[in-house]
Amino acid sequence: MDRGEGSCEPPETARHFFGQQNDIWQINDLEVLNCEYGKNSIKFLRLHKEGKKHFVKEVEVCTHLRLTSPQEYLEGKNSLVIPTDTIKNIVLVLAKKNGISSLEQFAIDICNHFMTTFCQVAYVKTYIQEVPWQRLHEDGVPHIHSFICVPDGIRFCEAEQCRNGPLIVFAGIKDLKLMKTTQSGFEGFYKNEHTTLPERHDRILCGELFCKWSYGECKDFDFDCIWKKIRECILEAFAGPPDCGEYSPSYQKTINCIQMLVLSRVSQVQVIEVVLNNTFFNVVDMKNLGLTNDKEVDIIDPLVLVIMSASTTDVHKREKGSGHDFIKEVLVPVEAPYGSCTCTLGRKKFFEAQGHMLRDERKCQFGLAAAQGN
Ligand SMILES: O=c1[nH]c(=O)c2[nH]c(=O)[nH]c2[nH]1
Repeated sequence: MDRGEGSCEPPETARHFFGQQNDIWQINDLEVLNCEYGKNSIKFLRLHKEGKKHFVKEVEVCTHLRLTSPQEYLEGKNSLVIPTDTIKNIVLVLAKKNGISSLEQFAIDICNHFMTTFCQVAYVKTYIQEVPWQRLHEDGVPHIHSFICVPDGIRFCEAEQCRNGPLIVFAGIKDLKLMKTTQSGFEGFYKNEHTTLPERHDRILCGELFCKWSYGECKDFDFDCIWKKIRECILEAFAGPPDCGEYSPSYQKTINCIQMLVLSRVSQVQVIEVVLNNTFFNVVDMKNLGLTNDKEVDIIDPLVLVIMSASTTDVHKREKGSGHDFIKEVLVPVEAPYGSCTCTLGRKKFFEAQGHMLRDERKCQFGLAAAQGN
């Protein structure tokens, strides 16, 4: 075991000033809640060859560590610090030696390496995301060494481990753009004097989906197979049957349908969080153009901010038809606001047994309450 230059015990000076309780370093009325560091955006391509057939995994890895003592942070003593440059080299060496059989397995390998090699590491977390390369097909024949990047959702995973704690694995999909052009509405919502939104029984539902789930404690799962199954569940729950779809009364309910389908079909998933960032399409009113428009032409509201550099007098002059030259109008397009919904749902048993290990318990309790119908 590599003990670094320093010991794994808190340094004398630090112990003099700080008492450690449950991983929290305290000084008078201040405490260090977290002190982690690491290397982000370690980007590389791992090429694997089986005869003439090539396989690629292009990934971006972020690995963070928390040390047993925050002495580098509090006292500027670096003897326990594993340089982020070394972290990067370790990740690359593990990729070369172990290969990347699945993102999750590689994240687990990285966590295991830091935990078993360095006794000064108290916590390790690794995030990996994959560039969506797919094998090229020519007339249905898979190409042996050519690939195409298809941005239909980015696969990612996260593994984390505290010393003496279990290895927890998360996985997910992000930047998954989905749209259904009917079988969606939003009606019966709360109304008051600030409500301008019309009720809609037939609208376009479109958004970018982020979905992250926890496998709980790491087991020997077929991560690739499970990930594909969950992706299929997401698409099926969003779209409904291919010949008729399924009505969505809100994006909140669509998220719940996705989560319920995943939890019912994939027993390995313990908790699932879904975020849907909704893109709102406005039906263009074409009455003045003598045309009816049955949702055939829709735009994402381009909000335009008009900045007038003119003073009130300038505006006044302009209104009177004079001084037009004094007015400068700058049109700045700004991104339209979008609705967003985040919901987390998990298994009761998992919360009871493992709830303390979840990083955002409040979110998870909300998920539990929702599942109970509260
Ligand atoms: O499905 C929806 N849920 C909302 O909460 C909401 N709010 C809104 O303006 N449009 C929608 N649509």
